[in-house]
Amino acid sequence: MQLSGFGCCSNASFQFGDFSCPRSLKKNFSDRINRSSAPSTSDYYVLGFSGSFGCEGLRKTHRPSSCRRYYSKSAAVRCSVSETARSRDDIESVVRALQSRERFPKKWMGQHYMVNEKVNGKVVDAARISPGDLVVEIGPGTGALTKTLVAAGAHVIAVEKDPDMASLVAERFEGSGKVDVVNVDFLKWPLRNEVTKYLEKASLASGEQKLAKVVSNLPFNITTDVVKRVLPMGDLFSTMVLLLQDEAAIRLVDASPDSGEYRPISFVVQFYSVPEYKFKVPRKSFFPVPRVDGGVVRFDLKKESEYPPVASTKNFFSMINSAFNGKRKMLRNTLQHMFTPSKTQAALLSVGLPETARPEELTLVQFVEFYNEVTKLSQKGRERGDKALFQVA
Ligand SMILES: C[S@@+](CC[C@H](N)C(=O)[O-])C[C@H]1O[C@@H](n2cnc3c(N)ncnc32)[C@H](O)[C@@H]1O
Repeated sequence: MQLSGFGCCSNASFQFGDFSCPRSLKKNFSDRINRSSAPSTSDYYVLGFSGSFGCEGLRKTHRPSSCRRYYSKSAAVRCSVSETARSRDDIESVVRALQSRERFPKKWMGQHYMVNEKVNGKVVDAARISPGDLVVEIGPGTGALTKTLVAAGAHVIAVEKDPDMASLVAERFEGSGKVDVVNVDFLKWPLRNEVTKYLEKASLASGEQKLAKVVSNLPFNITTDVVKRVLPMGDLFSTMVLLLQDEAAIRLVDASPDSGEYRPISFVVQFYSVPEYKFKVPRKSFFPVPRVDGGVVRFDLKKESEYPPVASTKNFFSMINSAFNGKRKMLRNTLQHMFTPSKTQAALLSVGLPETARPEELTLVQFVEFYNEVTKLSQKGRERGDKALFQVA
């Protein structure tokens, strides 16, 4: 198919060459798209890509910033139809769904839709969904993963920030009785209260006490916040399966003192869960194509009785955060506002670590031992009236 100077074809090699076409041609193109009531497959591709990458004036909803980004990334623009031809139905349905709302993927909402159904199947398998499971899905988008979750027998609470996508997914599953859509930012949603209500209702109905699960093809920019928010809820959730940026996925699972990617979130993951990297997802499985590949991680959430024993998790994590404010500095210096340098040194020596230890050298177990010891020493100091030496903890 050839449209007004925009080079494109039905399914083989596909490339937008002419971005500098006159506005009148773009307008003509836009009009043709808007008029087309039942476009062919290739029209959908053209519509999708032009919307995502395209020209100002095509849609009033189009944002110049996202336009520029996709526009300038020829690799992304090239997102070849031949690559995605195998999953043509998926990309078609995503584009059709977006078209129904006159919408295009929003960069600032992390909207990279999954267009490979096999990946959704593998994500659901990784979550070991069985009939009757309650699943919180963060960001259902067009509902592609939701559909696979429902097919596996889950009841899905689909939490979507974008009102357009929320209404779209609500319509898609209307009457199924299997999907409840909540149009809210997941990070602001009262997760504990809401999920507790659902679980109570489910256990009344089935007489069975089951925990919920979180499954999501996550907007990459909220990964850390989601991990920090959900993992400490092992009393509500048994499992969380996330499709993340591949690098982030590897970092979260493999964090160790030698990895160079050691940071407070690594401790949150290890403290509250047992993570497992499941598989890589090539970037071409998304629409629009992101700059990086994805990776799927399964987190098995620990129960409180399985957490490493610390007197106060709140204080333990504030100590970790303080320590990593100066990742390469000695703990006796970075923790001065919490413990005196002499107490820090004494505690380090007492648990078999050098008094010059730096945070990037300690494992979670060593941090736990150190924290318990320094807290104990500080407590003793306090009992002796040595208040000046113990400031917080
Ligand atoms: C990567 S897309 C995934 C969409 C869909 N699940 C899929 O696999 O195709 C991320 C989705 O999360 C939504 N989203 C972004 N930020 C969110 C937030 N803070 N809370 C809930 N949903 C959010 C976006 O609107 C988008 O629909």
